[in-house]
Amino acid sequence: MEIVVFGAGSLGSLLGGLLAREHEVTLVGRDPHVRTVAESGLVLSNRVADSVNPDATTDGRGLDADVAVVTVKSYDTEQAARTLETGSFDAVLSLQNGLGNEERLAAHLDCPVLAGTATYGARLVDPGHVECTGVGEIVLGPTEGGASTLADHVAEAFDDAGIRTRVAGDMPRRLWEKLAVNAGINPVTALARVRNGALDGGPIGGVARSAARETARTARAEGVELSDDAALEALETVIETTAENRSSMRQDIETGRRTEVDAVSGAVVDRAADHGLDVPTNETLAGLVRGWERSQGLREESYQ
Ligand SMILES: NC(=O)C1=CN([C@@H]2O[C@H](COP(=O)(O)OP(=O)(O)OC[C@H]3O[C@@H](n4cnc5c(N)ncnc54)[C@H](OP(=O)(O)O)[C@@H]3O)[C@@H](O)[C@H]2O)C=CC1
Ligand SMILES: CC(C)(CO)C(=O)C(=O)O
Repeated sequence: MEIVVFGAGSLGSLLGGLLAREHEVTLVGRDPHVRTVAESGLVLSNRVADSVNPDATTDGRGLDADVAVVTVKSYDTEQAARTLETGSFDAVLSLQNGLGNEERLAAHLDCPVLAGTATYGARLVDPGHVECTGVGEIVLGPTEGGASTLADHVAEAFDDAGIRTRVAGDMPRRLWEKLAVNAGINPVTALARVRNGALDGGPIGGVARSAARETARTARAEGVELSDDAALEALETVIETTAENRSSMRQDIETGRRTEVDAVSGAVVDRAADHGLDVPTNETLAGLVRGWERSQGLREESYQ
């Protein structure tokens, strides 16, 4: 299978590297990482160790492949979609966190857009070197839910490359469940500078649970059946299984990078407002993280 991985940073380089073991892969990313991969190959380390030689480019325009896997941060999805629009793909798969990525991709692309969640942990250590910090799984399926032979075909390609992958017919619920987990863990660990496991109790855990419950209620207002109990169970499970993790939002804040707060807490606030729902915990967390981003000059616009 010919696969383009658009956004070869941490997650994209790990999954693209694994896929390169079985398929023709082109990574689309930035120099010096791309230049190093093109010249010397890509090293995978830690929980998965290998050396592979995918193609790599900084120019994602005009590419042609069976599947494009999108792994840019959610705030880059629009520009990624406009670039992918210049190419030709049988399917596009988003493995990003946050809400709205699939809709933004579908607005620009004629091919089917599959939704996916990734619980692998990845960190780009150096140009040409990505480490797998946690072996998880990929769950993918049609964005709107239901069965899909295309999803089966893409999942088979991932599985053939040794990536634990499942097809699901309820991606709308799974995306909201992952959003509840991220809304609970990411901004709280980022602002308190604690590892995910610190949320397993006490007042800080209560903030995370409140954010997750608000997300579940918003999901139901959107017509997605996600109970408070299911959201809280997913939150507790991830807190336990990623206890030693620094969440991606904490890593972004500690490295002075823009976060995905708009696609996480901000998305809950926006969707809740569409239904006249108050989500004070998510609103507060979004305001605090956005305030930090503005203090760092990472947000041009005013409060919003
Ligand atoms: N890392 C992880 O363990 C996990 C990440 N995720 C999710 O996956 C997504 C990606 O996360 P992560 O890999 O950590 O993010 P990274 O920032 O490490 O990777 C994204 C990469 O895409 C690059 N990029 C963006 N636009 C373009 C473009 N037009 N052309 C070429 N390169 C481009 C970025 O470069 P630049 O920054 O210079 O623009 C960056 O190198 C996020 O939604 C995240 O929440 C989900 C589960 C686990
Ligand atoms: C699941 C979790 C919270 C793991 O850290 C994650 O997806 C992230 O950090 O963005």
